[in-house]
Amino acid sequence: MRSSFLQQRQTRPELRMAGWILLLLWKTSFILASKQRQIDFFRFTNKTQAPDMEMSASQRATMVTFLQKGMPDAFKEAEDEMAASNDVPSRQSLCSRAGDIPQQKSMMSVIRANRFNWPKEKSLEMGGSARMSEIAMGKMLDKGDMDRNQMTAAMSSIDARQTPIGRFCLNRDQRPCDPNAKYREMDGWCNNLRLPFWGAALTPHIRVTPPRYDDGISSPRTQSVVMTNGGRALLPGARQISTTLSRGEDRPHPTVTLITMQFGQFLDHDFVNTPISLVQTKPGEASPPQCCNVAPNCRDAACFPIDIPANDRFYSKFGVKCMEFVRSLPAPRPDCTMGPRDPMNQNTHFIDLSQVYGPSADENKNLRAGERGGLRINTSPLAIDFRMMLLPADKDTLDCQRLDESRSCFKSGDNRVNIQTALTAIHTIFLREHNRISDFLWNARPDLPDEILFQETRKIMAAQWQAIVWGEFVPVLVGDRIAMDDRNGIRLVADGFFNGYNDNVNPGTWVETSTAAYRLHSLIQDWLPLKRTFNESFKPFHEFFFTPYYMYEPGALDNLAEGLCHENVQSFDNQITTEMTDHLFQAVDEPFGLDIFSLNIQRGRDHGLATYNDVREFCGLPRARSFKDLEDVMTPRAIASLARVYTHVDDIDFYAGGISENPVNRGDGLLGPAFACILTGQFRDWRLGDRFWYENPGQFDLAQLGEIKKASLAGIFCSNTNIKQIQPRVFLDAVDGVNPRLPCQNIPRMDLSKFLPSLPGAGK
Ligand code: HEM
Ligand SMILES: [Ca+2]
Repeated sequence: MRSSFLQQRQTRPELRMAGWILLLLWKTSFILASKQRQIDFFRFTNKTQAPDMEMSASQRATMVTFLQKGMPDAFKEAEDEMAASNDVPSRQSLCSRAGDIPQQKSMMSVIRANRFNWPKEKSLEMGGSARMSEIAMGKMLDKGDMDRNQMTAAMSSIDARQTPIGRFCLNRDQRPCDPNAKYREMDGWCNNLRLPFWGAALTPHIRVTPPRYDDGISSPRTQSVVMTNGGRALLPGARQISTTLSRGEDRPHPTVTLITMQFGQFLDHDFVNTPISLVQTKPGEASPPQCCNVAPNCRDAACFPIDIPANDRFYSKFGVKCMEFVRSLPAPRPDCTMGPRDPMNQNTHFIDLSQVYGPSADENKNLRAGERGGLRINTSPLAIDFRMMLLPADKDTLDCQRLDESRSCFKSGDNRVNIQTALTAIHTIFLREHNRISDFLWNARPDLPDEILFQETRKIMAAQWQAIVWGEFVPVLVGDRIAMDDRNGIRLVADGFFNGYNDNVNPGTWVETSTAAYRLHSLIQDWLPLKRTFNESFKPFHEFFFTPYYMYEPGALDNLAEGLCHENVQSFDNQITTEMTDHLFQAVDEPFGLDIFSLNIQRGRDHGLATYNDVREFCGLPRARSFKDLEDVMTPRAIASLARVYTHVDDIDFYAGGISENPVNRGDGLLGPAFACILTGQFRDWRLGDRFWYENPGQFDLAQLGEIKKASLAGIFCSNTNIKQIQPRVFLDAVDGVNPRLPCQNIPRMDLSKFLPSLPGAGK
């Protein structure tokens, strides 16, 4: 079992010296790779829309008329086809005729992965409608003898309000907006007053690069650009890419702390939750389809299993040849047009702490204490006896069994809260912070109703959250040089208000972000710092999956919080720990789990994600014409890995290319140029397109903004755990003289009394 180099460095002086030498070599490797091209970060800003197919206005009009006329018949056929595919008995009889293939019993890791992105009822209904629209589209394309690509583009001008999908079209009359509302709606609706569904939960991810589907509509990319005698060659499989690129090499980052990984995952659960598809098993009952060990002609349309090569370095030991994979649910287009598939987002796209508060009013209601503006807390005797404020128990989750009567899994605004212990820990700390602030407000104004106290607290919470995300976290990802350049639109205002709100900016989560650039799994260590010393706490990371029970042990959360700020992340590169590539979600009685690297590649193809070269172009880098051209942003070793598995440079999946790049500006940021470019644009648009952005005029007064500037993750840890000392910038190592570990009383905190004058009825 591999132990952490950095952990040993703390105890053995000779290793400490070796550490510094390695650090020096690591830094110089970037200087040596000085051929690296710098992205002109502001250039891509004016290219945020996918280019439409070139055609004249009259050509387009002819196509739209043709399509519009054919639509009723196409939808009728699509409806019949879907009804037939839901007819399970007839499908099963077909399958048994196809040969008796044993049904592999689902493994716990697979069940857990499916639960991870479980669809809500409303999503399923909407997904069904989107699927119907896709089938109808296919029918129309088959009928027309016009250019398929141009027809697909013309679909975006179709008005489908009169078809069966019409009931899911969104418009402003559905739920009128109050332009003077003081608080965000729980589901993000009405943030944009012109297009109130922008950024709301249950709308599609948006795209900044054109989709890539084999059929132009929805079937995943499987074909290479390379032609063979029999047609197009196939792309390499996801697992083949995973094992060719990553061997799980241990390369701890020299200066960035492990809390960066944990904060990062907590943040991703704020802006995205992509549901998978289910199939109807009985009327009123649905479950994910089984995709492995099922004859291809019997597979559900939502199946896209991952082949595992017979000589796989790990799975071959168990004779495993296939990894389960279910496609994401398609989302209907809010504007009632038709076009290529986009995945659904069940979360609010805004950075608004929806992972704490829930992405809908109903879900929020279940999380509230119902008094004093607080959130519900855990009532287990263990939590009460040790005076630990923990998340409320969730006794019903199936993905995570109860350990005993007093130790259950937890509930939060996001259903992924239990997937690993450190995520549960950070959720717990934010719950405490909410209740600390709501208690303060209630003490000052016990006359105010629960709803006002809750919403005022939520507003302060979201403000400090945005301040920490943009002020502390984003600069570590993309580097100070990019983050501090005002032209990139992500630098916080030093004094006064932000005047950049723009209701033409769509604040939606980009597919490029959710499906590749923000999947920062490379940062994960293969252990968690449960105790102060490494030897005491070593446990392989997979033992922490769906096992949040440490929260009930006095002191465990404090140790973990302190350890996360003390230990380092893995470097961001093409190496991902085998805990995540071989053992993902593995249960105690199972010998293997899933592979996150394969899932990420496969999900990219499922979502019609553009290729690495497409994104280079979007970002203002030249398209690479050969593997050698990648030398501008990658080391020869990283390129060699890509060239071993891909036949052509145009085939490279965005995720695989992105993780192979050298960090921007010689290690100023964690990420390479393509990921940094996507995330810079994404964080810019999340800010510019958010009417409730905390620096916008009308949100807070200048005195309050001054307090929010004092907020830091270090301050939140000090206020809500028993940590006594911490470095002010927690994402970076404590270094004397630069970022020294300080007693908590010296860490600045917001003066909450400044928020009292704006409470309703203040000063009366
Ligand atoms: C620490 C343990 C983590 C585990 C066990 C984990 C596991 C997973 C799994 C199973 C998926 C779904 C894969 C698929 O089928 O498409 C996923 C998606 C994702 N992960 Fe992670 N992840 C972890 C950490 C992180 C971190 C540190 C980040 C970023 C900083 C991250 C970002 C994402 C994003 C953006 C998605 C897409 C989510 C969605 O579309 O709903 N994850 N992760
Ligand atoms: Ca959100």
